[in-house]
Amino acid sequence: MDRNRTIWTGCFEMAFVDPGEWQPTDGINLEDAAERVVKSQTNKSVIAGPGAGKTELLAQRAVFLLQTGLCKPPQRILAISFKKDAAKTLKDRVSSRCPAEQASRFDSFTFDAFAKSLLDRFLALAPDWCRPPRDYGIYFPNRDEWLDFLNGLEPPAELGGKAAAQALRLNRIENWGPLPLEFGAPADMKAWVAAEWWEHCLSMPQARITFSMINRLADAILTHNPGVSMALRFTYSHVFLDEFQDTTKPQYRLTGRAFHGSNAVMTAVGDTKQRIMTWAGAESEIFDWFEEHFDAERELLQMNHRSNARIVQIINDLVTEIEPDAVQTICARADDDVPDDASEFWVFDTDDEESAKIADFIEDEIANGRRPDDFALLVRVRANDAEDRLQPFFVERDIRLRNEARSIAGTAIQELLADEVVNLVLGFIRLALGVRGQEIYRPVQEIIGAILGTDFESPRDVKRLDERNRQIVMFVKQHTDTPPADTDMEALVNGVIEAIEERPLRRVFRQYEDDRYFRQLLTSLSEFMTECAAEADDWETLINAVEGKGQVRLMTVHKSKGLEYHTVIFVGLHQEAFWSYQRNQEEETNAFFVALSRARERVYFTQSRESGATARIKRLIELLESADVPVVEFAEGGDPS
Ligand SMILES: Nc1ncnc2c1ncn2[C@@H]1O[C@H](COP(=O)(O)OP(=O)(O)OP(=O)(O)O)[C@@H](O)[C@H]1O
Repeated sequence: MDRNRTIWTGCFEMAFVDPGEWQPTDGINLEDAAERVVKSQTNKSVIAGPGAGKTELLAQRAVFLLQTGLCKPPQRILAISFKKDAAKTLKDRVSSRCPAEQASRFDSFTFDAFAKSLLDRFLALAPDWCRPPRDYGIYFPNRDEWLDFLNGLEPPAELGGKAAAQALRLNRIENWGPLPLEFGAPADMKAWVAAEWWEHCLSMPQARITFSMINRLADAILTHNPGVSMALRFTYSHVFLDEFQDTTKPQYRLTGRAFHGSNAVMTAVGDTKQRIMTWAGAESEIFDWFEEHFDAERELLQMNHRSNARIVQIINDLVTEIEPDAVQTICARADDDVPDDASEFWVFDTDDEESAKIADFIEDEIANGRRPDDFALLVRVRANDAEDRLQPFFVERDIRLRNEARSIAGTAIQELLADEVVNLVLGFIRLALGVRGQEIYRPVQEIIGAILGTDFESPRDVKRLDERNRQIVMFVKQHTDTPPADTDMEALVNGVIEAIEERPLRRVFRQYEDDRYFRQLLTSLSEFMTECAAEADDWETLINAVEGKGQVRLMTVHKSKGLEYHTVIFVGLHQEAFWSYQRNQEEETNAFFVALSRARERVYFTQSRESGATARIKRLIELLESADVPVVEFAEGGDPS
C-alpha cells in the first residue's frame, strides 16, 4: 500500500503518511497502551512510572499527528510542560523527526510561559482593577517580603483584624478564586488581603506580579472574553499536558477555560509518585478531575525503558513498601548487563571525606573511559551550598562541576541553556565553526523560517532563508576569527540578534515580548560566554563549556525531573536535607523516588554524619534496606570498613 497520501491545505499540496501505515521513529517500540495513546483521537490520561517513556510518547504522538496530517495545517499542537528544559526536550525530539514546516506547528511551552503569552497578547482585555502595565516585571516574593507586606496592613476589625490577616499564607491568597471583572466589597479576610496584595504589587515603582497572578489574569481574560478562547480553540487541534501530576487548581482551571468543551483532543501524562509540587498547590485528585471533566480514558504504561534491572527492582521494592497493591514496573532492558555495584549507600564521618570520595570516584571512572556528563550529583535543597562544599575537590582533580542553579546575571544556568534564543545564537556559532549536522541546522532553519514566514514548499522562500542564514554565519565568523578570550561576547550576541532581526524574532516567540526578560537573557548569555572564554583556547571548547559538555552536573531533585544520567549520586541523605520530612512524608518520599529513578545504570546515596543524622528519616533508610542496597561505611581516609 502507498504509505503517502495527499492533503490540500488551501495553498499547497502536502504528502502525508497513512495513519494505518505510520511507524514510530528511532527504533522505539511502543507497548500496546502507548500505541493506543499515540494514535488516539479521543481524550486520554496516561499514568505511568519513571522511565515509562511518557515524554517520548508525547513526542511520538506529535510526530504521528503531524506526519499523518491528522493535525491538519494550519492547525497546531500545544504541549504544556512544567520546566523549560522539559519543554525544550519535547520540542527538540519533534524537530529532529519532522520537516521544519511540520515541526513549526508544534508549540511547546511551560505552563508559566503559556499563561504569560496569553496575558501579553491580550493584556488590554484583562479586568481594569488588576491589569498590570505592559512593562510589568515578574515577582518572586520571599517569605520576608510577604511578612513585611502583612505587617504593613491595617485590616478591618470586623473581618478578624491583624491576627487573622497575619495567619494567611501567600499561596492561599494567590490561589483564591477566579478574578472578577469588577472588585466589590471583600467578603472575608482572604479576599481583603488578596485585594491589598494586588494593589501592593501593581503600585510598586515598577509593577511586578507573580506567575500565579499571571495565571489568574490569563484565566480572567478567557473567562470574560469568549473570543480569545475561540481563537485558541481554532489554533490548537491537540493539546498535551506533561507532568500532569504537578498541576495546581488554578492551572487546571485555566486549561479547562481554554479547552473544555472544544474539539481539541487532550492528552495528559504523569506519574502520581513523582508528585513533588504539593507545597506549591499541586492537586492530588488532578487525574480524576481530568478524566471526569474531559471524559478521558485512563491508560497505564508498565514498562521502564530507562533503568537496568537492578534499579527497576529498587524502584519496585520502594513502590511496594509505599503502596502494597501497586502494579510492578517491567524492565524493558531486562537482558542488559548490570554492574555489581549498581547501588550503594556510602556513609562518612565528615563532609570533606564525603566530597573527596565522590570526586575520587568520578576521577577513577573518567580514567576508565566514562564521560563527566554521565554523572549527576543530586541534592534535596540548596545546590549552591553543595557546590561550595564539593567544588574544591573537583578543581583539585581538574574535573568540571557545573552547578545548574548558579545564577549568571539573574538567570540560572539550566534555564539559560533551555532557552530558544540562546540555543539559536549557539547554533549559529557552531555553524560558523563549520560544524554540520541536522541537529544543528534544523532548529536554526525552523526558527529563522518562522521569522521570515518561509513557505518550505517554495524554492524562492527556501533560497531566501538560506541566504539569511549564510549572512548571519558570515557575521559570526568575523568574531570567531579571534580567540574567545579576546572577543567582546556582548557585541557578538547582540550582533547575532540584530542580524536575525530582533522585532520579528520577538513577535514569533511571545515569551520575549517582555523586554526586560529578553535583555536579561542576552546579558546572561554574554556574561556566561565571557566567563567560559577565560578558560577556553578555542571556540569549540568555549561552546562545549557553555553547553556543559564534559562537565559533571550538580542540581536539586526538583531540577532533575524528566532528566536521566548513567550514574546518579544523591548527595546528603540525612535529616537536615529532608527537613520537612516529618510534616510532608509523602512528598519527601516522592522526591527521593524522583532522584533514584533518574539513574540508568547506577545510583548511590551518600551521608556525612557531620551534616546530619538519619534518625528522623529512618523510613527512607529502611526503604533502601528493604531493597537490599548495601551500606558502605567509610572510615577516615576514605577506605570502606
Ligand atoms: N518505547 C520506547 N522504546 C525504547 N526506548 C524508549 C521508549 N520510550 C522511552 N524510551 C527511552 O527511555 C528513556 C525514558 O523515557 P522518557 O524520558 O520519555 O520517560 P518518562 O516516562 O517521561 O520518564 P520520567 O517520568 O521518569 O522522567 C529515554 O531515554 C527514552 O529515550
